[in-house]
Amino acid sequence: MGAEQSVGVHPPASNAVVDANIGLNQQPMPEIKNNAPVPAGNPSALVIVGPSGVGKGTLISKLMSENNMFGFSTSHTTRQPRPGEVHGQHYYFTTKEQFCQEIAEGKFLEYAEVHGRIYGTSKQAVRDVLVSGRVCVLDIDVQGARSLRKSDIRAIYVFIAPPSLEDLAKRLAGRGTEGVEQISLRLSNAKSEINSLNEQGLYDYLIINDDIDEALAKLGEIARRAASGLDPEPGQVPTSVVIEDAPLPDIAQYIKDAAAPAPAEPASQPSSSIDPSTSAPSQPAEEEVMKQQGLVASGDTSATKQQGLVASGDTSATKQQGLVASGDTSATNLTSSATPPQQLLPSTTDMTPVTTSSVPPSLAPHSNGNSHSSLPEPSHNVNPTTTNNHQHPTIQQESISYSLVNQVQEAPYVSLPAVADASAATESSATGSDQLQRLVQASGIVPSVATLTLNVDAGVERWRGRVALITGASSGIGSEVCQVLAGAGIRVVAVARRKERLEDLQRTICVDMGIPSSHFLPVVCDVTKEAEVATLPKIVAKRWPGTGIDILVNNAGMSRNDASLFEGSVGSWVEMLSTNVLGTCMCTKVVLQDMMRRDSYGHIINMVGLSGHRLPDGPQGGGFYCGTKAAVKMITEGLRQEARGRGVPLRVSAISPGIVETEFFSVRAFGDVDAVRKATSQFKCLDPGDVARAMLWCLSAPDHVEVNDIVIRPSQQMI
Ligand SMILES: Nc1ncnc2c1ncn2[C@@H]1O[C@H](COP(=O)(O)OP(=O)(O)OP(=O)(O)O)[C@@H](O)[C@H]1O
Ligand SMILES: Nc1nc2c(ncn2[C@@H]2O[C@H](COP(=O)(O)O)[C@@H](O)[C@H]2O)c(=O)[nH]1
Repeated sequence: MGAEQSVGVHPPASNAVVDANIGLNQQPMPEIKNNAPVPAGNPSALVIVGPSGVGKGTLISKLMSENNMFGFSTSHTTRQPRPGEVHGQHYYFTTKEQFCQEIAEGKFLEYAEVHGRIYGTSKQAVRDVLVSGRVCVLDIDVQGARSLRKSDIRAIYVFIAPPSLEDLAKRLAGRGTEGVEQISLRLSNAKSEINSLNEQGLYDYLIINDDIDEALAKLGEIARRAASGLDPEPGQVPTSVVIEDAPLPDIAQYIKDAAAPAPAEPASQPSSSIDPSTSAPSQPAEEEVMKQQGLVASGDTSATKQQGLVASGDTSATKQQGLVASGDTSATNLTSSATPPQQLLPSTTDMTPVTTSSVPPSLAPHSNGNSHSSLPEPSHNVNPTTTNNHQHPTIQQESISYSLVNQVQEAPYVSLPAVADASAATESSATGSDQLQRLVQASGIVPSVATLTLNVDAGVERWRGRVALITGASSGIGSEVCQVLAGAGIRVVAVARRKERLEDLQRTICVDMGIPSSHFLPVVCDVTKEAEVATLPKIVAKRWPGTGIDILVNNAGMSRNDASLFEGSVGSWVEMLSTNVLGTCMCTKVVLQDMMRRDSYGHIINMVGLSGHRLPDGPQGGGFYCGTKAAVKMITEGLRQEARGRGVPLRVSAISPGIVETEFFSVRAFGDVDAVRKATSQFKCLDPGDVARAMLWCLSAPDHVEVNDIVIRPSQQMI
């Protein structure tokens, strides 16, 4: 698509002209000016996504029969038509060769290989809806949604999820349009499709299609929103989806049950409207239908065929058993032999009251036959920074069942007493310094760096009320930076793994320092877990609507003292690499995406450390840790150059302190608390406040100044 159009937004205009990207010299298109802002009130497209059999077609059909303002974008597919499906109405049925040729001709907005067949939305299909003056409704798979998200089509994206995978299996079986193997494939793909809910920003709404009427009511509301051109409301998708292991549903049995006299499925759709679902339970399996000739199926629903389906289901029951067995086996094999090192994996489920949670290893996104492998890339421009390149190791497992957890949090998990509220009364007028002054006077408590902020450079004032996210906030430098920035009137998101430490920090900031609790958000999150990191912008947007992360301090980092290249622990290498390098990069990416979305660029500060510049204890095996820090140093420069290359006003700084008196040394020595004393007793080391002050100075620089690298060493530190 390129950056020219906002397809799906505009109703037809009388002065229609040919649009170069859509329609390709065919019918006239509504006039769409290049890069023109979308006028408020123009409708958005409505993109419906969800696993096969969840009820997308059923819902769309009902929605359209209720209101004729919606028009269905008829997709192309290389799969065979099912009985009753009409060419040009349910799909344009085509051959793979023809499809590929038309892809090459640039006729598709998006396309993907789904469950072994190619499906795609042609520009013409969307155009046909637009010229009819209706709101375009698309039923596409997850890959298609990802592609469209990268285009500049204005749309509301709705994910329809089943109440459980068992229900999904029953619906697929009950529909009677696929055989056991195709259903197994679709069910297996459903796991990764549901898992796509964890992709931050991909969907705007989630509807669980349990009760069809309730689901329809919810979809109707969203559809009217799209029709009115309203933006989606924020925070409508859970922060995390966890799919739990469970035995594979016995699909063959479901097919048998569904074939029994009275299948308990909702009524089939009105024949007058477009119904991509074809819900008649007596239709033959797709494998059977594929043998039929011609594009328009006969609609044969004879009892003979129905018997054939049952027989085919029966026959496949044996295979089904085989699938379960082989799935189990492969799961075991993969888990034992292919489990990557711990820190690179999404963690196992943690249902404690955390604000972010992880997807179990078995559910890491995978292609499951849905890959684009044999297909060329979609023709519209793809911004590389918005591409979702999931690098998770893939472990496939044939056991499924899932649950949605952690609806976007309403509030931080710690509620603190009224002291914060008292200060909140003066929040709007008081400066951070005022608040600290009051605190110091009232309580007699002098936080270690509180006084610092009494002399905050005026440059920091412009960050007041904006949002800073600090990783590794539970102790040392991270904790101190949170206090300093909160004291400067900046809203602080403190990210760390240890909940208790965050609670302590919250008490320090909101009680001891008297910062309003409305300015502080503690988030339990492991920066090595992509799924957790991905939820951070959403949590921030939920807590402070209309805002986003303006400042990112990538402080989380760690070292281990058993990392010799001769005999070190690979686990320790992985921990360091995943925390120091990948954690930094993943946080950076989600924050950049948030900044891009808001077109508002702030400041990213990376903790490089002196170890990114020199190697003090190479003979003792310090090379690996220093290597990770050197990587962060170069990545910092890479980020700066990427930002420059894109012409965005992001500022990027690196801080490199020498020895700071923190827990770093005890972590390095696997919890030996005495290690801190040993490492810091030779001379007066830096304290975390020294580093926090340097960061504040970076932030206070005027717009035309970017502080690149600050190296600070204790006066007596030699190397
Ligand atoms: N809420 C519901 N409860 C029970 N059954 C339902 C519900 N919604 C839809 N169904 C049934 O589930 C089956 C699958 O629905 P449908 O064909 O609409 O799914 P779909 O998401 O469009 O699938 P596909 O992506 O393969 O086209 C149909 O038989 C339909 O009647
Ligand atoms: N990426 C796209 N996916 C599409 C399109 N049209 C349909 N679909 C998806 O395919 C599956 C399977 O459909 P079925 O009709 O064979 O059951 C379904 O989940 C649809 O969402 C498309 O144009 N692009």
